[in-house]
Amino acid sequence: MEPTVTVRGLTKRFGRTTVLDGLSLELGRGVTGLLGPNGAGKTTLLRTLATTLAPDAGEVRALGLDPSDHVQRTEIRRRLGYLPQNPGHYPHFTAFELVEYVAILKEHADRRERHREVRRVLEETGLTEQSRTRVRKLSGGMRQRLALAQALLGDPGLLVLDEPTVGLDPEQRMRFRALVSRLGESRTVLLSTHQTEDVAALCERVIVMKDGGIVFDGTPGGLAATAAGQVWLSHRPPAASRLFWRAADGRYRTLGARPQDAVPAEPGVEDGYLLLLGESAEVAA
Ligand SMILES: Nc1ncnc2c1ncn2[C@@H]1O[C@H](COP(=O)(O)OP(=O)(O)OP(=O)(O)O)[C@@H](O)[C@H]1O
Repeated sequence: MEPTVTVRGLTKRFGRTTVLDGLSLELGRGVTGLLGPNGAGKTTLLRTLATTLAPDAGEVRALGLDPSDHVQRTEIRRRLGYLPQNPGHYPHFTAFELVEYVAILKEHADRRERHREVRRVLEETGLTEQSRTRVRKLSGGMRQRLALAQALLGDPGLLVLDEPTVGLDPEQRMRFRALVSRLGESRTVLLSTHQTEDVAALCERVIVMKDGGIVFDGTPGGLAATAAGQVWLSHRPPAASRLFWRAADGRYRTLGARPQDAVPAEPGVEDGYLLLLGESAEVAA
């Protein structure tokens, strides 16, 4: 099957800074998670796919269309669902009005069809009861679901979601994951996140970006496995390591060389990610 997205040698610069550095990837059906530290270039990649930024070099094809051609670019915008990092919320609109506004921009011209479609996406995101509620009165979780609702207009085959779980409480995050996971069964979903738990819970593929390039591309299990033999648990904090934190059971989880009196632990996605980036994580839980 044709990939939904193909990117070859994608380069984007802001001034003298190269933010995407000749990046290549293909995306097919299912949920792919995009991890990476602040400034890695995740949002820039997603904005390029959503056609709100034009690349300086390289080739992009989304849904079989070329965004450098203005007619095809318009078609991509109609057919793709995009949840930006800071969605505008228009506090005085009701939930229904906000989604309808986006539907009008996406050229759902027939009023009855448009209203049916708005009701459908509100239902799909569990917001039917909030249809007439003003956006400013919605909780953060509901606003995030509303941002997803507008992205689902027209039942897009490609969904680009920029940190969709940010600011959600654990229960909302779980509900959101279940929803995205269901959406990924029949669509291509690319989702950027700082939550390694999101990746473990709902992505079949994970891409890690650093300095504008891809440093890992595989399964969450594969990312966890890169930390095999380098994850340890001990009752006392390690003397030599800076890469450790307190686990829920009160023991210290150390990445890297084995501390004294430590026992080996099963590696997780977060362990693989932190070791890959070589960042220090002195986090007291
Ligand atoms: N419009 C812009 N003008 C100038 N620099 C920009 C612009 N957009 C992004 N950058 C720079 O590009 C780099 C990558 O930014 P980007 O937002 O893509 O990273 P990110 O991986 O999404 O980070 P975060 O996790 O913080 O959202 C950063 O150094 C940022 O300052």
